[in-house]
Amino acid sequence: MAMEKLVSSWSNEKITLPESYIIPPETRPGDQSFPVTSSIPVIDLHENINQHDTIVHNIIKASQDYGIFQVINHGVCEELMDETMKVMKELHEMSPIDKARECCKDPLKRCRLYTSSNNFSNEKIHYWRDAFLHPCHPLEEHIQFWPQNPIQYREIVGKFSVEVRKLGLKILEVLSEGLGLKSGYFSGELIESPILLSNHYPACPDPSLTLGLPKHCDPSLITILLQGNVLGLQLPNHHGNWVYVEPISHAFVINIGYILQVISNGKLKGAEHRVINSRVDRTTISLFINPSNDTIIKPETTLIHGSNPPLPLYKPFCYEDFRTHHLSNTADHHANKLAQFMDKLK
Ligand SMILES: O=C(O)CCC(=O)C(=O)O
Ligand SMILES: [Fe+2]
Repeated sequence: MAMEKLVSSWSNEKITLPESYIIPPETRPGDQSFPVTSSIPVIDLHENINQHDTIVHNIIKASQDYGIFQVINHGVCEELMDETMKVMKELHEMSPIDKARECCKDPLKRCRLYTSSNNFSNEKIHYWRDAFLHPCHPLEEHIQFWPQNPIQYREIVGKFSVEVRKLGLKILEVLSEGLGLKSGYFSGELIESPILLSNHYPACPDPSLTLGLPKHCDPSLITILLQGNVLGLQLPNHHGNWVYVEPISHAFVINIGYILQVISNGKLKGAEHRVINSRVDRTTISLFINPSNDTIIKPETTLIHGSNPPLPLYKPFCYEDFRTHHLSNTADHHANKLAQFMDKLK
C-alpha cells in the first residue's frame, strides 16, 4: 500500500475533509451528541471477590443480552497495558517512510499496514482510520517480522500479546463452561490464529461527516479490545440508537464475534458496533481470537439439541471463505455482503 494514503500521512495539513471521506447521509453520524451507555456489564474477574459461578453467569448473560461486556481485575499487568499503548502510538506517529520500513518485513505479508478497509482502491467511500495488524501466536514464529522500531516494540507487544491471549482463552473457557461444553472445547484450530490489530484514528476536522469504521460484527470468536480513554466505540442500544461504550481505565472490552454466534447456534450474540471519529487522536489495540483458515465452522451439535426447535441456524462454512466475504463487506458497507453470506447459510 502506498504510505501517502494513510490518513496519518496527510490529515495534519488538511483543513477541509476530502469528499471521499464523507459518509452518505443515511449512515452519517451527524451533529448529535451520543450518550455514553451505562448498561453494558462491567465484570470483575477477581475470583476471591466473586464466586466462580457468578463470573460464569455474568459472562454468559452479558454475551446473550449484549454480545459485549467489559472486564476489570483481568490479570493483565496495567503497566504493560500503558507501555503497549505508548509503543503503538509511537508507531502510528512515525514518518510514512519509517512505517513502511518497520511494518512490511514479512515476506508473506501477514504483517500489514493499511488504511480504511484494506481494500482502499475499490472503495467508494473511505473510513478515517489507519490499521496495523500481524499474527501473534506462536510468538517465536512471527516476532521476527514485527517492527524493530519503536525500539521496544517486539518486547512490549510480545508480552502484551501473550498475556491478552491468555485472558481471551480464560474467557472462552468460562463461555464453554456456561454453554455446557466440555472443558477445553475452544482449543486447537478454532483458536489457532490470533491477530493483534492496532487502529489509529487521527484527529478529524469534522467527526459528524466521517466514520472510523462502519457498522460490523467481528469475524472472530471473541475480540479483546483496549480502547484507551477517548470516546469512539459505539453500539446500538435496545431502541436501536447508537451509544458510546464507556472508556474505563485499564478495562478490556470483550466482543462476541460471528464465529462464536455460529458455534453457539445463536445462543450468544455477535455484537454490532462502529467507530466514530474524534477531534483528537484515538489509538486502540485489539486481539482477535480467530480460527485457522481451513477450519470448518458450524453450530456445535449439543447446542443444536438444546435449541427449540432443535435445528441448526447456520450451515457449515470454511473460515477462509467467510473472511473473504467479511472483507468485501467492510469495503462497501451498503451492499452488506456479509449479511447476505450469513443469510444464505441459514
Ligand atoms: O477501535 C475500536 O474502538 C474498535 C475497532 C473495531 O471494531 C475493529 O477493529 O474491529
Ligand atoms: Fe470490530
